[in-house]
Amino acid sequence: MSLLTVDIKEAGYKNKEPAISNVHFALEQASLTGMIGANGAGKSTTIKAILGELPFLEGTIEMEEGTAYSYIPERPVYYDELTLWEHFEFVGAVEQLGEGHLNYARELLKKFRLYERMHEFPGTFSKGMQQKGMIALALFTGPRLLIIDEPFMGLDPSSTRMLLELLDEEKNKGTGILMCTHILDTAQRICDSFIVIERGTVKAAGNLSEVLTQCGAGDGSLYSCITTEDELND
Ligand SMILES: Nc1ncnc2c1ncn2[C@@H]1O[C@H](COP(=O)(O)OP(=O)(O)OP(=O)(O)O)[C@@H](O)[C@H]1O
Repeated sequence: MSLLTVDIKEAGYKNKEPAISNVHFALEQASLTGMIGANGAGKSTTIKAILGELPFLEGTIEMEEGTAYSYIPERPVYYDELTLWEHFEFVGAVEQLGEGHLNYARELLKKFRLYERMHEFPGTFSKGMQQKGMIALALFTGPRLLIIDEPFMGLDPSSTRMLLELLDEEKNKGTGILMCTHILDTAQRICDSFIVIERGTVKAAGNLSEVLTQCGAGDGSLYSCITTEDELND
C-alpha cells in the first residue's frame, strides 16, 4: 500500500460546487512529488482535501496506518501567546515526543539561524524567519509524510539551500513528500515525480519525461506544462 492514496471524485468549499475533480494519485515513501499548476488551478484545495479541511469531498483519502504527517502551510500560522520555542514544547507535549526530538528542533533552529531568537514571539519575526520556524516545527516531529505548500517563498539563498538539503535528508530517511511550488526550475531538478493540476483536475502525472510528453512540452521544460487561466480563455 502507498503512504498516501488520493482518490478525489469531487471536492470543494460548498456542497455540490466542486473546485477540484478527478484528482487521483499515490505518494510513495522516500519520494518527492511536485504538485504544479497556475494560480487558482487547485493545488492548495487538493492539499486541503488531503488534510480533511474541505466541507465537501466525494472520494477517499487513505494514509498508510499509523502514518505521522506534518503540513507546512503557504502562510505561517502561530499562536500569538507562545514564543517560538514554546511552540516546540507545546507540540512535543501534545505528541508525547522525547528529548531527542527537542534536540533535533534545537539543531534545526541553529541551522536556520533562529536559535538566538527562539524565546521571542514569532509574530515579531520577518516573513522568512516565520517560514523557517514553520519548517522546523514540521520536521522536528519526525513525520513519515510531509505536505508542503510553496516552501521557498521568502527564504534567502542560504535558507533555500538549507531547505533543499533538509528535503533530501527527509527523503533519505524514507519520508514521502508532497510539495506545491511555482519554482519550476528547482522542482524540475529535485522532484522524482510531478502532478500537473489545471482547472481543478490532473492534466499530467508521472516522472519528468512522462509529464513533459503528456503536456507536449517539446522544449523539455516544466514551464511549458503550465497554462494560465488567461491563456486557457484565449
Ligand atoms: N476558501 C475558499 N473558498 C471558496 N473558494 C476557494 C477558496 N480557496 C480557494 N478557492 C477556489 O478554489 C480554486 C482553486 O484554488 P486553489 O487555492 O486551490 O489554487 P492554487 O492552485 O493553490 O493557486 P495558487 O498557486 O494561487 O496558490 C480557485 O477557483 C479558488 O478561487
